[in-house]
Amino acid sequence: MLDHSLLADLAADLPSAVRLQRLVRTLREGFRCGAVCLLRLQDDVLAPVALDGLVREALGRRFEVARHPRLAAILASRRSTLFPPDSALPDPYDGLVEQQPGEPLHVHDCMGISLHVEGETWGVLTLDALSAGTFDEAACLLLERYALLAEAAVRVSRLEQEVRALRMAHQGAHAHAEPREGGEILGHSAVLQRLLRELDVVADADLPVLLSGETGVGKELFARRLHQRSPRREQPLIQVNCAALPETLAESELFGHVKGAFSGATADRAGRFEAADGGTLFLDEVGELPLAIQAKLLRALQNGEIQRLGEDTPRRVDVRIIAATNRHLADGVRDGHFRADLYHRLSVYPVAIPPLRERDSDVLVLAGHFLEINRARLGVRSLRLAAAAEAALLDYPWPGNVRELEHVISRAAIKALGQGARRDDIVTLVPEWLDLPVGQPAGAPEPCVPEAAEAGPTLRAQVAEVQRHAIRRAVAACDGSWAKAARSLEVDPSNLHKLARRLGMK
Ligand SMILES: Nc1ncnc2c1ncn2[C@@H]1O[C@H](COP(=O)(O)OP(=O)(O)OP(=O)(O)O)[C@@H](O)[C@H]1O
Repeated sequence: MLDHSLLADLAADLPSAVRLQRLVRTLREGFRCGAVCLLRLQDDVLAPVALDGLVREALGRRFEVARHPRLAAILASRRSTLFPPDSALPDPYDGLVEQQPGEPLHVHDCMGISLHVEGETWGVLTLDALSAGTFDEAACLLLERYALLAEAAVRVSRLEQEVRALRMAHQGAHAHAEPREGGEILGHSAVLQRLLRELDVVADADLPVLLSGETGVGKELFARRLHQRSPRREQPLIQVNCAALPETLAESELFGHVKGAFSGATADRAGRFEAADGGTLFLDEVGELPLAIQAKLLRALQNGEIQRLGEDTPRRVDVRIIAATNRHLADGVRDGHFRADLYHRLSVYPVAIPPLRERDSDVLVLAGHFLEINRARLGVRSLRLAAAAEAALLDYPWPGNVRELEHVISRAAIKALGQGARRDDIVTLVPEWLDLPVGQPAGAPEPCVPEAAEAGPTLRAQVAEVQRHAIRRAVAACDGSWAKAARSLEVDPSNLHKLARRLGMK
């Protein structure tokens, strides 16, 4: 039965993410176990790419092989490795296996096997069971057999991705490998995935890009990705925080100076433009740039030339500009704080980064990432979210976006330890420790709960907000499946799609 399902999927025409998801689901059903996870190895870190039976936030976890002896043992062998209930090695998924209320939190049996594709170690497949004795020698042998089919599925999915990339290249858009430095942009929501695809195309185009979005949405990460996927990626990426530039020093910082240009200028010094020559200059919080400097920046962009302070001869520079702002720059233009001509130069390709509350269940994936960071930092065996805490995270409108989420998780982990949780326990974070403001938090750009909508201008706007809220929750709770969400909301799927479009959610 298991052979049949795996082989049928192998022959089917499936998108690569669906293929891998079906693989883990089929294996879980076939082995009748609690969880199966497929993890990809990159730079000594294992990242889950598909899972079934683990909490959804586990997709955001990153497991450093050196810190997880079970994963290291699996990787070290080509045969399957079995960890019995009394194994002394800590379990990387402690507390991450989905359980029914009242079930014990401990996983009993685990086994895993390394996967090898095209002569290289690709990653690992892990299986977890909640009852002891689920896996035995026979199961280990069976896993070795199915690992071959898993490797074939991974290879097919990789080939499919390559074909897609070649098709894109053919259409004029090159696809590059994952950036090797800079933070990974985590999230599985359709809106984020669409944005990343758009960024990959614009990365190649060498146009100035203006990234806009609320504070903490990750504009810096997006700017890094643009640079890393552009033809300039071997050249420097220089970042300037315009809000931190005092007016008196801004010109020298950006364009450099010669010795004696002002008191304290004891030697010639190149500015950030020259440092970025051939590469990218990232102007963060560009809306804060003093007006006097805006004029000089405009000249540099128009002529491709800069002048060091105190020097007469201009110097040519070849720099791509990526600017970011969390203000509406067009408003700045309207009220005279930002030059219209500079705004038009910078915003040749504007990219709006959506706030976290519009990214479905990305909040849980990101929470998983921050839980893992805190688990390692605090030396805790396992950090997980209680179901009520997950619901609270999904409910909250996140005015401070990903940065706020990062702080909330760090604070909650420390609180948990402060309240007596032991490092060698599975620490389950409850909503009280998240300490999320109730109702509408100050500064949140849109209301998200019915009470908060009291401030809304019309009944229609309030009803629309309640509908958006209900749909977002249902889709997130159904792992992004609109069909399932429609069923849980007891509406027809096509009506749900229509309503979501009318509410501006699609
Ligand atoms: N999709 C993401 N995946 C992983 N980490 C993220 C993601 N988005 C943001 N972060 C993290 O959230 C934090 C805030 O991101 P960042 O500083 O890029 O925000 P920003 O939009 O530039 O904010 P501001 O406008 O306040 O400068 C960083 O620690 C960043 O690594």
